[in-house]
Amino acid sequence: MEENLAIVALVGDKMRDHVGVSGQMFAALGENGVNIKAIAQGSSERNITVVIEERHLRKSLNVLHESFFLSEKKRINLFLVGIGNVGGTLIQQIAKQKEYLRENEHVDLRIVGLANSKKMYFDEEGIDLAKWKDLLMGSDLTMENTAFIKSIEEMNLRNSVFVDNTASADIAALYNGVLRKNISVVTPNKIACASSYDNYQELKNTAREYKSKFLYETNVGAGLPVITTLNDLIKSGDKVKKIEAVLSGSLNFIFNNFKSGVKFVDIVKQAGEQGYTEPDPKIDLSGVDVMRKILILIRECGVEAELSDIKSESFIPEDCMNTKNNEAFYAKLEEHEAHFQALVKKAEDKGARLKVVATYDNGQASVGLKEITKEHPLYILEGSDNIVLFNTNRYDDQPLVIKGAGAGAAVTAMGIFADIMRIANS
Ligand SMILES: NC(=O)C1=CN([C@@H]2O[C@H](COP(=O)(O)OP(=O)(O)OC[C@H]3O[C@@H](n4cnc5c(N)ncnc54)[C@H](OP(=O)(O)O)[C@@H]3O)[C@@H](O)[C@H]2O)C=CC1
Ligand SMILES: N[C@@H](CC=O)C(=O)O
Ligand code: NA
Repeated sequence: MEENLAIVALVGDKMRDHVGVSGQMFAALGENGVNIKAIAQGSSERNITVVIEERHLRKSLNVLHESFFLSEKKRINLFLVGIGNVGGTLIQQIAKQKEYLRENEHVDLRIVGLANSKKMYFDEEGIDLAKWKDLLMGSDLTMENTAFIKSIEEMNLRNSVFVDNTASADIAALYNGVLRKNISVVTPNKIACASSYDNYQELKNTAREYKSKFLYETNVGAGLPVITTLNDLIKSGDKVKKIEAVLSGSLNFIFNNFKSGVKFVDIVKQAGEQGYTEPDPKIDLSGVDVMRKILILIRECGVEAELSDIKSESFIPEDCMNTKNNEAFYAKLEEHEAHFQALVKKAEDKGARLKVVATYDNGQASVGLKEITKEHPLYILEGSDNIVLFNTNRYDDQPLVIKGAGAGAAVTAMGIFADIMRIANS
């Protein structure tokens, strides 16, 4: 007497996927001499039951594994909000790398939703990346947060990732709802992780509960592997005792290029042209961007801190901060040229370089402009580089050091891309 067994094969989201995939599986079973006794549509749209003889079980599993799971490309559906300096570069990188990923990683990356502050555009089959700008600009759909989220829901695609490339608090406020729909979130926007500790923790908890991912490696050091490294240390039981870091690419660029006789405001504008500053450069110059970054690092270490717990001494005159737009801010910086010249002259007289340094030591985090002399490890830090030194129980005598470009569209987009691929490979 033959004993029959049931194998339940999970296939794609929709019935139209079933036809192709199941046909492929049945053909592969037949070619390998497996006699299919019966086929039944499962209780949900996502499974099909195939009944075979018991003696063919192991062979069938191998055949199914090879014919379907190994050859199947994992489709990742991206919803991108923010297509400026960083978001636009990310689209270019995806367009260039898409074919390589299909061939070598079996990952089919598709951008299925796009938005800036004015318009949004969707294509469930994947937006044609050769003309994404025209498609978005020509779209009839005005960007509206609720409508964007509703479209994601209606498309109901598996393996969806919401990528926030804005610096907007309104977009960051959407993450919790998105994560609850089992959609992962990837972002270089620091606002969520530097908001209240409760919100930061809730986002992490939601991601855990709903089995979505919340990844933000580019919040600190752009594409440099700072947060992943820190997470590796913590998860493996190490304890961070001290952090010393230069965490602003724009400020490092500015103070590397600002010398006596050079106008401070001109260098600040250059940092903007290079794509190093935030959309609002006051966030960089005030030290807030660095405060957010050191806050995120210590939170990742398990410290329940708020932004107000970070000590910070601003080097920017108060009235520069009270300006309403970038032009007015630049005009005020120009008015205070003598103040900036005095700062740099004082450092130059000591043979020192100015650096905005973030530290965490003895439970206290602080940010401030420091005169760094030649013997200090932070002295040789060129261009828009960042450096992070972690002193831990294991890296005790010599710190673990991460160094490299810490701002700029290409390296930031790369870091976002890497987070997306972490999700694709998970
Ligand atoms: N530049 C860098 O080196 C790094 C940047 N980051 C972070 O990356 C993010 C993006 O920076 P960057 O690309 O330089 O900024 P940009 O100003 O160049 O681009 C911002 C984009 O976001 C869009 N946007 C703004 N508000 C909204 C909104 N409410 N809804 C939809 N779209 C919106 C803008 O649209 P529109 O054009 O219509 O205004 C624009 O497309 C920031 O959070 C920044 O902190 C992180 C690490 C490094
Ligand atoms: N404006 C930031 C960009 C990266 O976070 C910086 O200057 O470092
Ligand atoms: Na990083």
